[in-house]
Amino acid sequence: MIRIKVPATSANIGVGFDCMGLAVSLYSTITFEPSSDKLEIVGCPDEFKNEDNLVYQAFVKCCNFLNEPVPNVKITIDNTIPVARGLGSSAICIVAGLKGANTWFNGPLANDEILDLATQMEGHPDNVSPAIYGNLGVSFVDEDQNVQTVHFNVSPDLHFIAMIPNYKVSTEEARSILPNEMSYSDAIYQMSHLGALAKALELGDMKVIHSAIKDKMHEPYRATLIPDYKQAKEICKNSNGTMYISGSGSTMMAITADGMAADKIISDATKAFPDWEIHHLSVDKKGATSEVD
Ligand SMILES: Nc1ncnc2c1ncn2[C@@H]1O[C@H](COP(=O)(O)OP(=O)(O)O)[C@@H](O)[C@H]1O
Ligand SMILES: N[C@@H](CCOP(=O)(O)O)C(=O)O
Repeated sequence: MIRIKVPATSANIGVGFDCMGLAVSLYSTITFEPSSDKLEIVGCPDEFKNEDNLVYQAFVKCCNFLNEPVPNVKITIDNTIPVARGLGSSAICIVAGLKGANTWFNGPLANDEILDLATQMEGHPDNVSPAIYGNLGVSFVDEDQNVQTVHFNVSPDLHFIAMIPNYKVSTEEARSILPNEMSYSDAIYQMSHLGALAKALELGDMKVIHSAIKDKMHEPYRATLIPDYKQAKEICKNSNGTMYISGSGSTMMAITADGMAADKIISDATKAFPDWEIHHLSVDKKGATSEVD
């Protein structure tokens, strides 16, 4: 049996729209084993138990890329990450399917080739890069359509608190409400803030993080899709933390370098939003792993 474990990812981190993402300590495990049926899928909602399943689509894509016949397969999904909450559940499916097929055929593809295939499927590299490599990734698609990616170690002093609402935000809708153009001055704003943010996350410099993370490209528009955005932001502000919308939402991620402040954010958010999942997370450093039993 092949077992692929993939971390959840928090994309954008404010100013890094479609290019920056962080692997965090929440995981899904997906197994692949031979089956007498063409396809068996266990462990996910009925709506995904068919050939359109994203894990299977990625598995097939990798088999085709390798010019190998698609084997009969049983896929078992053990998912702890809620769907459509901005924690990269689609990236998990894609990376697991590609890595599952690659491992099935004894691993001919390196991670950079898996990243190219994963980005083609996901449409942007910000989730799939850290899902594959761990840590904080900054990526772009170059003129030859290859993905270039670099990774930063995030300071171990930083605490990440995921506040996961009990409602979804569709990535499609959250992309459709964005404007088509931005001004030169806003582009300069984004570039300068992004460069500084990446280094500040590495250093754990909360003063710079707090101001560099403030986005003009997507977060002001998407905040309107999250009814509790203002209240969650206020909770973080009261503890001197900062907050951004994770991926396309609805999860909001707090960052602080102060352990007591992290505890206070967790207790205040739990009181204010008793039906939400609140997780105190660390950075995943390994990315997707594969084991064969
Ligand atoms: N367990 C699963 N099995 C199959 N597909 C899944 C599963 N979890 C998520 N997906 C796919 O990922 C999509 C959600 O991706 P997306 O809207 O980008 O939200 P997220 O923020 O969770 O990545 C689902 O519509 C589905 O296609
Ligand atoms: N850059 C994308 C990231 C989407 O992440 P997800 O976890 O919500 O799928 C975007 O902001 O649309």
